[in-house]
Amino acid sequence: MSHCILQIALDTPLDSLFDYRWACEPGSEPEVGQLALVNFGRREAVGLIVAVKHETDVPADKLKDALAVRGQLSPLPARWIALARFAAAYYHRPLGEVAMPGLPKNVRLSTTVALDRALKKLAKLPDAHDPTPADMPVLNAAQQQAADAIGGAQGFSPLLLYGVTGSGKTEVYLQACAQVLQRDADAQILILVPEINLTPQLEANIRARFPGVMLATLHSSLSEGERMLHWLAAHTGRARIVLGTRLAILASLPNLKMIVIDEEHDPSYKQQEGLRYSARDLAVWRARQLGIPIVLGSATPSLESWHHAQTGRYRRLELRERAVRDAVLPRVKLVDMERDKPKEGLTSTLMQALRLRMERGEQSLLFLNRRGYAPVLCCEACGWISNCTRCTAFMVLHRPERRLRCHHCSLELRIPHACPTCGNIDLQPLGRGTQRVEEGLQALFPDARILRIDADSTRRKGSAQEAFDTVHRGDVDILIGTQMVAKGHDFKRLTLVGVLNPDTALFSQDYRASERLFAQLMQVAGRAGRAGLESEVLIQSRYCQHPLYGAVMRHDYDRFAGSLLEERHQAALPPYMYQALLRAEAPELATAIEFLEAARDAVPSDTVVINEPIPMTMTRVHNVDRAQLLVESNSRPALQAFLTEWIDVLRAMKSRVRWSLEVDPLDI
Ligand SMILES: Nc1ncnc2c1ncn2[C@@H]1O[C@H](COP(=O)(O)OP(=O)(O)OP(=O)(O)O)[C@@H](O)[C@H]1O
Ligand SMILES: [Zn+2]
Repeated sequence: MSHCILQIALDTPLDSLFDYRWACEPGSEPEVGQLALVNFGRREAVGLIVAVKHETDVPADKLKDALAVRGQLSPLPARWIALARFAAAYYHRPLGEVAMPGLPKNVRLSTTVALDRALKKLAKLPDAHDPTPADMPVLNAAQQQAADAIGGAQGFSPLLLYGVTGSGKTEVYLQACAQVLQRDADAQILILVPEINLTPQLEANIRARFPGVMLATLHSSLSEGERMLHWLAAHTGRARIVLGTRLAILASLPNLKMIVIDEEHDPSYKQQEGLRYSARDLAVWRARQLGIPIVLGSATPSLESWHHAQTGRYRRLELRERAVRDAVLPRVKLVDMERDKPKEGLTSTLMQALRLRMERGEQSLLFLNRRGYAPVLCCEACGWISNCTRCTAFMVLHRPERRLRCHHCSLELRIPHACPTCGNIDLQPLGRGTQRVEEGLQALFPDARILRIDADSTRRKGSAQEAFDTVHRGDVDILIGTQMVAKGHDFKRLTLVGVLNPDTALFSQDYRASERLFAQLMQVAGRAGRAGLESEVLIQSRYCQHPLYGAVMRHDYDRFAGSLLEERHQAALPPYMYQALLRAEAPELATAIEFLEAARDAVPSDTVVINEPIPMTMTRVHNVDRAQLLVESNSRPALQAFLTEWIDVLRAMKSRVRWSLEVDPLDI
């Protein structure tokens, strides 16, 4: 028996590929893209075969044999490997660290029991063939134009579907999908949504519309068994529509013919740990690689995408009106909290508006992007406040759970009976979170059916879905929630939106804060009046004259985006600048800063600007101090060339500091 050499990418921070020997007859070597089980260090690991060779630099006595090749699984397509290679190069991570976590855990196990079971199950799964699809609503002219432009697009075509909230973007996606699926019997379509909670409604729509088509979903709340099955359905080409959250961008889709990114502006498309990729950006790359259309839909596009549309790189499609007959955008009003002093967080104007909705049997939504009861507990006698002992943050009061919780390191304490420093028993909550608003509402509106939806109320699997179903059924009068309720949902009976405390974001140091706040307000306002009932949005503020609120009142995304872009241009910020952020963590801040200073001086460059290291705004989390160093350039290739050189030097630096590099950071 002769043998060949398999070059394998493994999920490890070591930036190299690994050679293994594999006994086989000539002509029956494994293929690139297959998975292999090998001994790696002291463990067994499954890796991706990226080359099959006959020679290696590894000395014969060091060369190990691969243990098995997963012959039952068809190879990952070359184009999928190219996508992983691109992501690895662009984000400066080892290929294995990008490729392997993109695969379901069950194909990465030492045994093949789970894989074999899933393959069998998939083979038995009948092809869906219900002949009666739900009726397609007749599109309005703007929708029809958009759907035809998308469905008929040839080659790589990035299309920005800019449509006001409730303009029926979903319907446009679905009808464009229908065109693509009909034209090509093998075509696969990938649809991404920013939040898992948005999948059920869309999934139901897709199933009703395409009963003859296999749909696979990919998101983080699937069990490993489900994920394996759905991933295989996509990988084998059987699933023709794949609906998922950001992680689905790395799905293997051999016949991918179109990509849809719904709510493309949403920050959730950015992974915030490990491989910090942007699913939206990777999607655009993938569409270009495959020469297919990609639709980026939003009522409030990201400035990046808007800029591309302005400069002609993306084609803009517009839906200026709401889709449902007689539905118009809600009237937005500001309520001056200096004049109309709030009680339990609610101004009298907002209370009256709530009462009116109750009388009419319509629903109201109160939006407050702060969960818990109160952001801090304090002692008025001595000034003690509930600081987290491990973070530069307050411990948040969670009254129903009787806990103080740090939202950053998850430290939990029982609520102290008395002040830990002076013994005063009269500790006061300061500020207001969703739990406290809920409590206040119950006192003010004892007859109302009130429901709170936030990360705390929806911890149990399935509970978020139950909560949203309750709202859709009409069994809720007042809904209170965080950003979880603000986007995407099509609430039919909702006619009032109250925004409780948006001012803090006006004065944030983060240059993206105003873009985000504007998008958030437009999105949450967009939940009202979707079915044609007259509707209104009340924003409680102390800064009613702020131009951002003016733009929200006029529903004027165009002009606001234009002025933000102008500001960014003046200040040399993205999208006119390309950035990367080096972060360092150490028990002492000085150690982190020292590392970053050494990094700053390591590779001189005249094409990129290397800024000074600074502590992160929230410096300490879970007993480690964090600092960062921003690198920027007005040329993406120049920045990338610098990073390629820099990362090798950083890897070689001897330091106890934990560090990570992020390309195109969202939070600085
Ligand atoms: N052509 C049409 N005729 C009648 N109703 C329509 C039509 N198109 C869409 N709708 C309805 O309009 C409502 C809003 O549509 P959809 O949820 O797709 O809006 P959207 O553009 O995605 O909004 P958002 O940006 O707020 O998520 C839905 O109830 C949908 O069924
Ligand atoms: Zn903490």
